[in-house]
Amino acid sequence: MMAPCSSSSLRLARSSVSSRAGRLVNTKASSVEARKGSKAQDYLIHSIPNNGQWPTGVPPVMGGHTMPSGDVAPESTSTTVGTGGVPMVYEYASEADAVSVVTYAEGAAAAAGLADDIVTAANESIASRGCFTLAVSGGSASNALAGLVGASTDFSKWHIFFADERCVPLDSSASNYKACTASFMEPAGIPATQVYAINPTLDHAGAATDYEAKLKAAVSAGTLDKTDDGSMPSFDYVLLGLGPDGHVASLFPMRAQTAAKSGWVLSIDDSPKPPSWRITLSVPAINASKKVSIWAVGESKAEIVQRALEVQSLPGALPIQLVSPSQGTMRWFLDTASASDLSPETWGDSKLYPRSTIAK
Ligand SMILES: O=C1O[C@H](COP(=O)(O)O)[C@@H](O)[C@H](O)[C@H]1O
Repeated sequence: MMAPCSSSSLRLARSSVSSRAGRLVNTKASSVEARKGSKAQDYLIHSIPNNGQWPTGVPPVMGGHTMPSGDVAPESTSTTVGTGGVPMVYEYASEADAVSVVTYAEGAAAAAGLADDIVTAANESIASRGCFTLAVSGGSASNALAGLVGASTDFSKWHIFFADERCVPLDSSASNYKACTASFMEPAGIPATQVYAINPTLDHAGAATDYEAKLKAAVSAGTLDKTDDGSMPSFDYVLLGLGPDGHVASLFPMRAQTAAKSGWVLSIDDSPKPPSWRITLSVPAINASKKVSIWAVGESKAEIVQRALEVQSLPGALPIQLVSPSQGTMRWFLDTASASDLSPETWGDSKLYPRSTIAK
């Protein structure tokens, strides 16, 4: 359906990195063509194998199967994650090439690659439905968005939402809105009427209810897509940062909000990272997006990137591991520093990653 925002004359996007996920590859040489015109200096693309035994997700009761050693694995149950005691499952991506990990030589190149990726998605979306919906994060991800300024796209068709927000005044240094205004929304010329800020006068619960109503109004206006069954919004693009504890948006480890299976926008009144009052998109709302990117750049992210990508945690212990777009794609943007603890050359090794190859 073409949204009410009418389609504009489409200017060409900067060239984008193309997905080579689905197999382990080092695309250093073959990537030269793909990045002509791109600011990206260098990148390697690896993939996470999607050969799981549980295509619909890891069941809450595990074990009882024969392990490669011949022993029968003990049974274990995981149903008490989060204060609500709601079981959470890791879901493999729906398509073999749905998840990719891109490592750039350094942060500036990663920011340029991220900008390319977002602009490509924006121009495709504007061409097909007349506008583009982007949900952004704060922290280092908001700074990286400065790479969008001056890009070849029609910013008048962009609509900016927040994957999470702190319940503080919009001019507070803790406000994700303020950070994104400074880094790209104002310099890029995104119309202020198309920036969906929280109401900072409300408490956490009121702000979440109000923000969900804003999303529903955007769906009714035809700006924001929704899933086929109407149960969730479907952003064209969601950009998530990654905290050292594995949190994304304001979904923190082992919290009820992280386990929530319904609701578009949730409230937090005791965030382990200040400020304590926040709102956040839910896991189902994030996973209903057409494209999700993870921004994790710099040495301080190396440990959590390794844990998130190479260690299967108790579901919910690392919220990032619950991010798995059900219809869309997911891409990690790393630099050599944040990827320094990874061993992607081993990702196809079924003995190292028995979670995806355990015999039945
Ligand atoms: O509190 C937050 O933290 C995360 C991660 O921030 P980073 O600076 O370590 O990248 C951020 O993605 C989120 O939006 C923010 O509210």
